[in-house]
Amino acid sequence: YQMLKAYRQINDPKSPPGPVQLPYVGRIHDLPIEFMWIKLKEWGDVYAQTGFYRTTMLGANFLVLTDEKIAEELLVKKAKFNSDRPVIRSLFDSKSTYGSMEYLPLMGKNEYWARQRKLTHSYLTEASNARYYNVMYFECKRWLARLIEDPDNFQAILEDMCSKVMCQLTWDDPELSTYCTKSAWGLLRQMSPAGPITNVLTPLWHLPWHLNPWKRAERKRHDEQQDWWMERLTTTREKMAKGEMRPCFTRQYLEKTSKKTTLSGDYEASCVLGMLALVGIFTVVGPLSYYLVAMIHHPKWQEAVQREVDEKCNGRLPTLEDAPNLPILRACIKETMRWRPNVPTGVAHETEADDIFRGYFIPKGTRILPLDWAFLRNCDKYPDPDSFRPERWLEPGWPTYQEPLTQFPTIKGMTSFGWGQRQCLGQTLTQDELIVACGALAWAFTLKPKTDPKTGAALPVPTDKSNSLLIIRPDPFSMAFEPRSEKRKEEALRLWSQAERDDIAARKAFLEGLGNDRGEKGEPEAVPINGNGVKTDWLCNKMRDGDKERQNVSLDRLEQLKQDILIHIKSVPDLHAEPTPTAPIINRSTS
Ligand code: HEM
Repeated sequence: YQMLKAYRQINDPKSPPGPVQLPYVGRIHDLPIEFMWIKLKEWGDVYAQTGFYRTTMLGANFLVLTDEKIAEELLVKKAKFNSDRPVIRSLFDSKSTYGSMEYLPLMGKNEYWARQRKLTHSYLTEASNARYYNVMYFECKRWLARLIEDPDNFQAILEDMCSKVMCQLTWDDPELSTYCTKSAWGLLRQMSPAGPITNVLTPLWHLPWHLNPWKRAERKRHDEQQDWWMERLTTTREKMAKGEMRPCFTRQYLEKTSKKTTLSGDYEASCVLGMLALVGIFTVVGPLSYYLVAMIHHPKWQEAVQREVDEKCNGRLPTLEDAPNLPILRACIKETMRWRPNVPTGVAHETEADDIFRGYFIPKGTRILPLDWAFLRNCDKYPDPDSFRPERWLEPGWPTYQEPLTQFPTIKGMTSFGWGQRQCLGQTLTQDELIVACGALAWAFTLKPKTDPKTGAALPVPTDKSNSLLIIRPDPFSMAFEPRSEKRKEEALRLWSQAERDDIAARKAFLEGLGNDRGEKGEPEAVPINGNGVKTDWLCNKMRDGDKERQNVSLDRLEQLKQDILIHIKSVPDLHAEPTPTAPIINRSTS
């Protein structure tokens, strides 16, 4: 009788449609941990005629959305009630309910989330307005040189490039990338359903400490990560005191934001900054790796991108200023993200109140899963959805075509970046980094399969092998990076060695005092560059590269300084003229 009652309760006709649920377990038994998004879409094809269906797992209620219009209604229009996050069992206080304040993307909708989101948004916006202080260009040059020197290690090098960008922006130290990457994957694994078993068989998490290897392992991972984040903050502070710290997000916080922020202090600051560095690694690695796969399998598109880059950039490395003229490159990037989305299940929101939606009862605490894999395989919006077809963004007649092509296609606003109040804060950074990195690849290399040395046959590059973490990336594969010509290869190596020399010189000049007075003299003035309205107070310390564009910026800056000095000299009368009766007489012996 109890079983029957439980069965009736769990299959209540007032609930949305969905697969038949078993008492207590729901449908945990036939939802695979590996490639979960494929099974979730299969259920959607059967049950989600209205664009959503319901399932349960060990008592947790899920509403899976397969139609983006429904996501718009529930997660944007009703964002006020549907923007919380579910608990992740294998993290301590993942939602920061008890004040841990550690992982912004996982936090419940609380005060820590609100203030950390604001700070993260403002730092990322400022960085993107300042073209990331040239960090992306610098790291891309290093990347090309490393790919030339050690092509077989390309996956680690790619990941390290993404990590170095974030470590430079956050702590001005690319040497931190190895640990930061390790720590990023550690957290990603811990928070994914395909990570520790305790994320699925949640009761195991509550075993006593001495019988609980999962909790002990997480304690170690967590404490190491937090210590490292805190060490970064204190090291930055110490270096600032000695005038040895160049600008970065952490210095920006210690110098300016900490005076006006609502953050509670060092611990929270170290977490929000550490999390920012970390989240920009595993997110960008996915689309960049899948871009390699896409280009190998679609050489015609690769040639089209190379032609476009050569023509529109006159033979030099593309920069973000070139982006409006590179629609084919942008289309290939966007189509990669549609074809192989790297957060295929989407990130769950949790409902904050009971609701009736389209006549169905949705209880408080339901996890809403915006299933990106299903959105991006909608045949009406994306005809031939399983194929890589960048033309869907470039040719009139496709449902997704949009003009002007100087602006579209853009990845910003894609369903992959989530919804409403929790929408991703890194969309612009992702778009910019992918344009710079994929543009650099097109300039330098032809991407090819590797050939078997014995048979000469091309080694396969799988399109459907990946891990099953919340944020995915392709499994290891082999490929070749063939420099497009000997001249390009030499030019790529020359650009890197020049950039590296300039960087060493800039760091030395800073330490010798040419730039280290900025912290001590309080807030520096923002400096207009290039006459395009972009402002940064970091730029002059971040001049690394010797290429033409950067030299222009440098000359602009020098011109600006010259004008400032001239104005200053003219405003000090006794430096350039005899004192007049109206000028103040300075008594030098007392002043
Ligand atoms: C391909 C790249 C990326 C994808 C697909 C992606 C996707 C997402 C998704 C799906 C969410 C959750 C949205 C929701 O709950 O509705 C999210 C949140 C977030 N993302 Fe991204 N992301 C990417 C890159 C980045 C980067 C590069 C950064 C920062 C450097 C970043 C920072 C964040 C932050 C801070 C949040 C938390 C927002 C919140 O909870 O309020 N993301 N991202």
